[in-house]
Amino acid sequence: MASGQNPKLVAGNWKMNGTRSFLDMVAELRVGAAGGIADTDLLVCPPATLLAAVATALEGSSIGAGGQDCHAKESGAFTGDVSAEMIADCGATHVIVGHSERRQYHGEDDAAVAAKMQAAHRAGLVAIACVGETQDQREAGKALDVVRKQVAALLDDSVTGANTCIAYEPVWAIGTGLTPTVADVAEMHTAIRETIAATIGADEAAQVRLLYGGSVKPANARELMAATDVDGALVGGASLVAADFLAIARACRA
Ligand SMILES: O=C(CO)COP(=O)(O)O
Repeated sequence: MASGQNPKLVAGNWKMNGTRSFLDMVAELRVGAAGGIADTDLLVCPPATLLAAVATALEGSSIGAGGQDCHAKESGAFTGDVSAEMIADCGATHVIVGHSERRQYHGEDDAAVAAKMQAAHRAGLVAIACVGETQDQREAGKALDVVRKQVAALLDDSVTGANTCIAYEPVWAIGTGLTPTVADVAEMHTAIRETIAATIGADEAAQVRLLYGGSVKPANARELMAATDVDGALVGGASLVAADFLAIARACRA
């Protein structure tokens, strides 16, 4: 379960940002990542409106495309929603589920997130499932318990290292410029891996990539990515600037 055994994944979550003009930035990323960056896998998660265009623009490159959310069902009368199968049909390989902004603004609970994760797997996508404590929960000394419970709620024996990543994103670190200490990140990631191991066994759990997210920037990426049990980053704001996103990927070099 040591850090460093999985290739790193740096995923950019654009959130509700981006119009077609952002395809220029994608072209810049493609050029910047040509030839690969230090064994690091790169993924761009644009809004659903751009997913097909971004996936097409990245075809044949070393960068993948992913969705930001999916509905649990394959199709049906769910106005405004997008299924995991639709995301796969766009040419995407991954989908984020259970981001704290979905939990907060759309009332998604652990059961809803687990259903979305199952949907991602049904569609052949890698689920990037997000967990993380609020500031109040951390201050009350409950961060580890809260996150362990969130992770356990997502797991069943269909979870593998190939079909699932877990992103630890402390809610208080998202978009604030604040980050936990490296020791806190390492402690949490180790606890997450132990929780996964309890369901799917230590060997498989070792291969589940654990991403850290929350105010990852070029300036702090190197030390965060070197922490024990950190297999990559889920990047918000800094993923909107090609040079910053590429700098974060380069910082994964051990
Ligand atoms: O929520 C995040 C990624 O999913 C993190 O966002 P920031 O990198 O902007 O803090």
